[in-house]
Amino acid sequence: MDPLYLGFDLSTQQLKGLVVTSELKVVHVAKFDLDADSRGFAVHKGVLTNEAEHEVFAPVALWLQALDGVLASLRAQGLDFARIRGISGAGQQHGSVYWGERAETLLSGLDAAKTLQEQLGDAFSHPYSPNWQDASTQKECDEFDAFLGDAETLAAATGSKAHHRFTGPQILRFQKKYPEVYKKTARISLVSSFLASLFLGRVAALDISDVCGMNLWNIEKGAFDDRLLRLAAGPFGVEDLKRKLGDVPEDGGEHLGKVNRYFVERYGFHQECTVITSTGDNPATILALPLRPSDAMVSLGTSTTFLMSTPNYKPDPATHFFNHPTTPGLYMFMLCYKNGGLAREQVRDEINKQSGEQNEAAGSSWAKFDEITLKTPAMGQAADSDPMKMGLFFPRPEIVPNLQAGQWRFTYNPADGRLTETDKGWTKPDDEARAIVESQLLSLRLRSHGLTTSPGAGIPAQPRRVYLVGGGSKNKAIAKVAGEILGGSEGVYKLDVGDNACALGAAYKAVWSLERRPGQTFEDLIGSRWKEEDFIEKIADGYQPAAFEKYGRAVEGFEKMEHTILNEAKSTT
Ligand SMILES: Nc1ncnc2c1ncn2[C@@H]1O[C@H](COP(=O)(O)OP(=O)(O)O)[C@@H](O)[C@H]1O
Ligand SMILES: O=C(CO)[C@@H](O)[C@H](O)COP(=O)(O)O
Repeated sequence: MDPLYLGFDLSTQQLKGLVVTSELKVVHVAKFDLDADSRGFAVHKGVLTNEAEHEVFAPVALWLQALDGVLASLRAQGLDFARIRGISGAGQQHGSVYWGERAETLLSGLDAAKTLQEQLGDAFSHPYSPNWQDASTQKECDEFDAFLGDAETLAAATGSKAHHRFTGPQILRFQKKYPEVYKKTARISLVSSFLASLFLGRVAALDISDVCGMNLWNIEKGAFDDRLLRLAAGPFGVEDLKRKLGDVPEDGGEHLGKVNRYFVERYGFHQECTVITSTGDNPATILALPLRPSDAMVSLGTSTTFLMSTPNYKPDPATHFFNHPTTPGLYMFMLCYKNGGLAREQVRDEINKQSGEQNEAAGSSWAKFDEITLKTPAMGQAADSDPMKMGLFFPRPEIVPNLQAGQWRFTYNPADGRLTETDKGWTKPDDEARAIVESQLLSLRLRSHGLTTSPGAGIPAQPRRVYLVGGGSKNKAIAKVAGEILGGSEGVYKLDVGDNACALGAAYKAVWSLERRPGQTFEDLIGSRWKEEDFIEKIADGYQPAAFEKYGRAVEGFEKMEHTILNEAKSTT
């Protein structure tokens, strides 16, 4: 029987499982919504918060419940688990899972008659995983940035300056806040390797790309940086932390071992089914297609991320570089915003409230938001002589720029460069629909400019194609504005799998890992099987010279606006 490959995506708000054939055709998808489908957890949008300390975290047991839930749905769909030859996964990045001393015994001795949640309660030294939206580690980030000299030096070594959510600063805070628990922690996983560990029946190795989201991995040396481990480990020491983190295989397609007996007995997996390293959700997303270095992906999930695959390692404190998840010599460039989907939803909710949409289904509809976005002129300018309207809308503290939660509205006159903080002339919430979409995309254009090149004589630097993925990729109004702002000489596309790109990338990684010829790259194998006409759809025009130029002027105002807000924030702290 033809083999199948299973990819998982353990993201902020849901766990998804997706099954593909060797020919990359999707044959099953199952989803467990962490809020709606779980029992016994008071989570909101997949997480819990402790506002007083700016902590955001997720209960690990909830993810155990979700995994049994997704596998049960796949079984109900009629999936023949015995055909699955390989399993890989993707996890929300940076989150850490703290295993206790009994973890390996419990993982390897699971009873197929019981759920994972029933049996693994005691496997963890700490019941929660710090989430990527956490903002509790400013002090630790300052220590990380200063430790090697400055933020530039840390970015050069690890691909990123210190960020609240990065696992190194999180481990440092954890170790100081809970020294006794840290001492009793046998191993630390990332969310990705936690998922692989369940399938493997022992704690799985970290992934070569996801490990770059920790501020602990020295990208050029290809090893943990002992200096940064010393900082994170404090009095507990480097060797102890190295043991907790374990080895990191260089090959993103590493076969970790055969599937845990539990899954063979409970779901009917074949005992020869192979578990492959799981990577981060963003690295997995760039594996959802054979991405060329000139293309860009925008993931419109809970976070907004901008992703490119590139041979150039050009670290900068404002951006992120990771090892490419499959291909040595390539890197993943990333921008990440906390205020993505949830921030857009707030404006959508205001608009729906205003128009009297009270029932829940209508309240979460995007129809009005889209209609208003499309009918509002670019930058809110009814005439070219009008000032541009621009703003920042941050219900949560933001990553780039590093700002507290807040809302700021400005007008900008491109003719004389005058920028004024005012909400005069703004019609709220209507003007905010287009403004929030523009604001997120202007920030992407501003920060990705250095990585794009001109696609042809006389055409300004821009991506060749812009691929939209994630929940928001269904939205054609956003796609239209994305084309106007980011360009894209070949247009704006969406993947046929919609918001399942990252689970798809994980499944493709499993196909590549098990079916590659010696030395065959991911791009070569997936490229040769990928059917563009079946897998992607052009949803909006890309480069439009007049719009691109107008938004070029808006980017200048936008950068000025960010500096003004940052300076104000600095002078009040
Ligand atoms: N039609 C739509 N327009 C804009 N955003 C949407 C639309 N449908 C879903 N979304 C957004 O997608 C987000 C979830 O995206 P998804 O990629 O599934 O999440 P995750 O980040 O958990 O992987 C939600 O925050 C929701 O606001
Ligand atoms: O922190 C980051 C990337 O650095 C986030 O992108 C997380 O990886 C969570 O992603 P989603 O749940 O939004 O997909």
